[in-house]
Amino acid sequence: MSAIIVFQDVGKAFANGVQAVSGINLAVEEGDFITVVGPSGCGKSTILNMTAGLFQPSAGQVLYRGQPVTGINSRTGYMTQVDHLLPWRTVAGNIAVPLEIAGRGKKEIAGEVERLLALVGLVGFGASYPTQLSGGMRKRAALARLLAYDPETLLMDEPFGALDAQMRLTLQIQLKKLCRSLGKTVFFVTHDIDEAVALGDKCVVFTSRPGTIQQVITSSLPSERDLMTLRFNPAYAEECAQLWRILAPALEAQNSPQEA
Ligand SMILES: Nc1ncnc2c1ncn2[C@@H]1O[C@H](COP(=O)(O)OP(=O)(O)OP(=O)(O)O)[C@@H](O)[C@H]1O
Repeated sequence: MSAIIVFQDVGKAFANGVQAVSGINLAVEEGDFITVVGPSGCGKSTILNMTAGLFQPSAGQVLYRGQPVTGINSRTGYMTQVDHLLPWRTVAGNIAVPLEIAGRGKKEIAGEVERLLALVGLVGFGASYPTQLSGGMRKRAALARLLAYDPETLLMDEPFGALDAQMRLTLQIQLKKLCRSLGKTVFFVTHDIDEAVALGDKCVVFTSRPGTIQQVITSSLPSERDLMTLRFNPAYAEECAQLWRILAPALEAQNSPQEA
């Protein structure tokens, strides 16, 4: 395996004086599923944004396949809590957007859209409009649209945050399976400790702002794991507890009232 994303002494100070992250050193291997956790405002989204090239670090550099990221990184695809599906387009129409932008022919687009619908379990829903879908189905549609860009790295910022527990589990299972079969590298930000342990090959734990890497936990769970029965696995429970112990002091500090 080789590193696809490398952070070298990366810091980011915004124009308003906020130092979001500092001294970030991290290598993400190709095909890794990396989860990122940390207290609110510690710079988790900031590191995804720098990987996507939405803005540059103010110190150090982010390398993607050995090259500094200096502009929009089109090898990455972004998914956030808000799905940004176009309400006036059908599901098929939404998934087709990246293919249309790429200038593909109508027939090719239709075939590709069908393939993507099948990949995310939405066969038969291509003609539906986003408002006619459940929250989980909207996520699947957004995932299919993301995959239509064929990014090699998925940057996911709390993508399943707003879903109920069962829907979330279903999507986690599907995402993990898809990423394995398609060989995607994933950088996945979450507030949910159970989710971070369930999905990650490695979990990167951030300190409070300015965010630095407190620890990188390599999962002892097999890469191919059954998320459905994970809650009964003692190793999973222990890793959740370990992560909780690391994060608890920062979360407690965040929740305690500020002194005047
Ligand atoms: N474009 C910006 N301009 C100024 N400050 C910003 C900008 N983007 C982020 N920040 C600040 O940088 C800090 C880190 O933000 P970021 O969104 O990366 O944190 P986070 O860990 O993802 O937060 P959360 O868990 O609450 O989503 C915050 O204080 C935020 O207000």
